[in-house]
Amino acid sequence: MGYDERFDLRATVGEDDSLHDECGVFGVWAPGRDVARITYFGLHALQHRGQESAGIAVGNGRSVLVRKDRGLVSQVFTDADLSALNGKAAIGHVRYGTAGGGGFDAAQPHFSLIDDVTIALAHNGTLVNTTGVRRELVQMGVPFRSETDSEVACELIGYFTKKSGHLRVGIRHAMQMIEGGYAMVLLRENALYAFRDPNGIRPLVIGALGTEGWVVASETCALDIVGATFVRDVRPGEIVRISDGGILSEQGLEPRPEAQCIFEDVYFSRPDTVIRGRSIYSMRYEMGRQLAREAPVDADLVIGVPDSGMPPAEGYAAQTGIPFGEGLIKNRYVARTFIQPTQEMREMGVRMKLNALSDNVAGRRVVMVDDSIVRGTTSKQIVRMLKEAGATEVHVRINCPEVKWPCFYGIDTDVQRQLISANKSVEEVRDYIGADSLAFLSLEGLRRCVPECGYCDACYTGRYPVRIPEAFSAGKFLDGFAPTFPYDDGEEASVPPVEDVRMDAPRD
Ligand SMILES: O=P(O)(O)OC[C@H]1O[C@H](OP(=O)(O)OP(=O)(O)O)[C@H](O)[C@@H]1O
Ligand SMILES: NC(=O)CC[C@H](N)C(=O)O
Ligand code: SF4
Ligand SMILES: [Mg+2]
Repeated sequence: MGYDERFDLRATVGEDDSLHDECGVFGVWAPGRDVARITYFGLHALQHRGQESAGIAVGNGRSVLVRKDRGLVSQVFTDADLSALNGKAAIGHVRYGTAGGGGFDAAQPHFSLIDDVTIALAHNGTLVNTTGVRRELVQMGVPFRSETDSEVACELIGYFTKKSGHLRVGIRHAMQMIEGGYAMVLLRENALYAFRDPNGIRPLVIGALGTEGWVVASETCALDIVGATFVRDVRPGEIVRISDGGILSEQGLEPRPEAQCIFEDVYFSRPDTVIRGRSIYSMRYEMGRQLAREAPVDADLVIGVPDSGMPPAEGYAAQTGIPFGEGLIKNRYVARTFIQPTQEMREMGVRMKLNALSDNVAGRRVVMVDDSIVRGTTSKQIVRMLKEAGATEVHVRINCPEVKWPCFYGIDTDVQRQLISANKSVEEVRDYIGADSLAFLSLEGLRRCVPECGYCDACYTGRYPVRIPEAFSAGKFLDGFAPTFPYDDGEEASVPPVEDVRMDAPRD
């Protein structure tokens, strides 16, 4: 198998404090097509989900080749790299790390050797119970390159596959052990697999590439860019296998109560992505209208904070009749990875990215709509900029509820003390960001704007669909905040020792 580490800089990644995107995964099965370039385009469409590293693995019938590195998709792959990645199937990944640091070795796809077979795995989400499993695998002599949860899943699948002789059995057994949020694509030399956590927390869709092939991706915007048509979601707990034999589905795990991440609708997904038959754009537009019903204000101009605040700002303006206009100009060449760890540099990062347009805001009472406040850095900076540009009043409207609780399923906001709304009342946050008024959309209002289904809304409510083991959450909740787990019996699930897991009869 091939493995390219020409650009392994191993430098530390700067810590950005805003609400990060999460990873994006992509997979394609299309013999006879340029699968590496298809994946490259797919990853471009998913770039907003992670800017830390990018990687592609191809399967050519004999082996699996992996090329990955730190940086944006356009920085990691040259034309020559793509030309060298020939095969009939490929998977790809863009990463914003939630576990195991940001070095080269944490870049995905991860890979594992099962005798003479290589598998490559790409993961969006976070697993909450991999510490003990990793320790056991290490004791059994399994080598690890990184500290990430995703690599543990990859090696665990490798371990069970070796034991059973069948990859689908390996995946199924790994799924029985791992807990948390995951949408995964996995490649071997002659097959592509896609599978999803049993609550369906992280998104994963299947598309058809004409009559020639299949695509799987985190969002439908990645299907559009490669000319694939949406077929359906990968179902919670389902394992899909695509090979020369066609497309097969099996239920790897019984589905649990549905808990799709509602933050996908609020912030993570691209506006042109469609979830449950509705575009994200239309949902955010509705959130803006609902926000206007719940928190109207007398003003002269409605502006959105680029990017994700734009559709709700349009909705807010349409509902109130206040004119919508551009108030902030975004420098589209600033990637988030350049924002630095100190507060001074963070503030500079916001200024590098956004500037106020005084032509529109000077002398006006402005409503500024954004999707979320996490630490408050963005809002504080922007309110100041707008006032410096001559806005007479700045009323901040946020199209989701207060983010008070940490996320453990794929977003790097797992420490509650960093969340401004966990520490301050709405009035205190208003004072901190220097706004004339501040309002958040209610949870009921938000639910009205999104398709009806089961959602995870733990970052607003503290109701977590998957139990967080105490060892994993230690030190991450503030005193006085007790998370609840509405779907389980109060017992922490015990993970059976890896070696003791019984193998069913092979089903491949
Ligand atoms: O309160 P904070 O900690 O500053 O985080 C909240 C901000 O972070 C996100 O924007 P981001 O800049 O990540 O991306 P965007 O350009 O896609 O909106 C989000 O849209 C808010 O604007
Ligand atoms: N944001 C994500 O989905 C990250 C995936 C995985 N937990 C990693 O850190 O690599
Ligand atoms: S806690 Fe929030 S961000 Fe995390 S999966 Fe649930 S809804 Fe999404
Ligand atoms: Mg933003």
